[in-house]
Amino acid sequence: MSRSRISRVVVTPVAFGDPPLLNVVGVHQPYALRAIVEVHTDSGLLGLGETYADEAHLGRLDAVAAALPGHDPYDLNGLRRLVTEVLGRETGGASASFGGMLDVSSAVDTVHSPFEVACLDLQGREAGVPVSDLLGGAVRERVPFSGYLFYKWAGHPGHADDAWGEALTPDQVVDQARRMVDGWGFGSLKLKGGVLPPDEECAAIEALRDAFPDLPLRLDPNGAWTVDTSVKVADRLAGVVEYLEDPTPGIEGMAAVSARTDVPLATNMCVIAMEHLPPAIAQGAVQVVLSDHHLWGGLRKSALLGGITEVWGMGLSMHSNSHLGVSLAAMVHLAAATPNLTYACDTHYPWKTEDVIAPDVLSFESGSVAVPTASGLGVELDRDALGALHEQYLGCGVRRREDTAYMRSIRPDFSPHTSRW
Ligand SMILES: O=C([O-])[C@@H](O)[C@@H](O)[C@H](O)[C@@H](O)C(=O)[O-]
Ligand SMILES: [Mg+2]
Repeated sequence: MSRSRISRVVVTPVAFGDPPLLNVVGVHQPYALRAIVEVHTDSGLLGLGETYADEAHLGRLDAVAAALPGHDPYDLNGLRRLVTEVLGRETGGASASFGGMLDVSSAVDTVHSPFEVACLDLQGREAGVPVSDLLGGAVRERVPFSGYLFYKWAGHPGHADDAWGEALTPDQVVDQARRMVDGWGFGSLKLKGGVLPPDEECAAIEALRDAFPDLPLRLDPNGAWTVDTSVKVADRLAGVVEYLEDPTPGIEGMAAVSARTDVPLATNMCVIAMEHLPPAIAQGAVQVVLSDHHLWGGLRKSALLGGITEVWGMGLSMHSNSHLGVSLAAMVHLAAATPNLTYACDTHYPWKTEDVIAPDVLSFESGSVAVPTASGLGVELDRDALGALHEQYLGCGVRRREDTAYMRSIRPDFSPHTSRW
């Protein structure tokens, strides 16, 4: 029997409504963007991937998509070689930047990721096994997520208030958390900080501790604090948070904080590629690394990251950005097959109201999602929804994530809060 080959690749940018969630660099725009990648084979199978959809990234995805027909979907090393060659030719191996917070020195990992996920989806569909089996087998039947809390305005300026309402005070943050816990059953909570002065964010965490005495808590100001402030916050929240995520920027800054506290430090900002691991480990900068298959080059490289953190006795958690169901499925399979991923994963999923996948396959119960047992990723595209969200992309005017520019359109004197306090 001849092996199936990739016959056609389709990259569809979509836009979905996003509330005004605040962070260190500004505020979420009214629409978040994603690209849905379809990889078709000459045997009639379809594999799915999902990734960012900033304009520059879309151009790179399209260049790789054009080069893929004829490729063997089982040849993932060859896929990476092809992505490297295409990007070298088309862009000179450019770096990539996402939303003003995440910068990578090479775009290869971020571009490779959705095609690798789609090929693994195809492999699973052909073999009749879930993707988690291709990653070594699920070690858990359900993947726990943490409820992701954000400071936010009541609605986007000029629009009606959204269903969540305002969250700028500790009481409002607790109300938001209650809604997350009641609606999704989350068993841990993360607050996105870097928005208000650290004392106010500590007060919100303490209010959460009072309201939810048993839930593990995390605070992530995305590098808004100096080393000294980070140490002060760590002293105040010792025993209250399970980890502090990126209190200060950079490996050296994190190492300086880590030397002065026993509170575990986590990162999805200073260790976001393999080359960052040796210096971070040598300097003892972080105790927990947040994996993210979109950034780290796909599911297999993220599994490798799991192995490396295990060898070095580091904790492993999982990062998220605004995403849809194809990404959620990939995250669930990866987390299920990564034995040392013992922290609840991040997800922005509760913040969205639209999706591109057929409903009810991935549902949250007790804050966790059951690992799909159907073949491949276990999710199917809803073609009508995909078409509608693509139309929304075409009409919405947003072409890249620009939290700072959007914030400045509302508050012209805004500067990102990086190392501000
Ligand atoms: O969605 C946001 O505003 C977050 O701040 C996101 O962009 C971060 O990448 C992320 O969630 C984090 O953990 O830093
Ligand atoms: Mg983070």
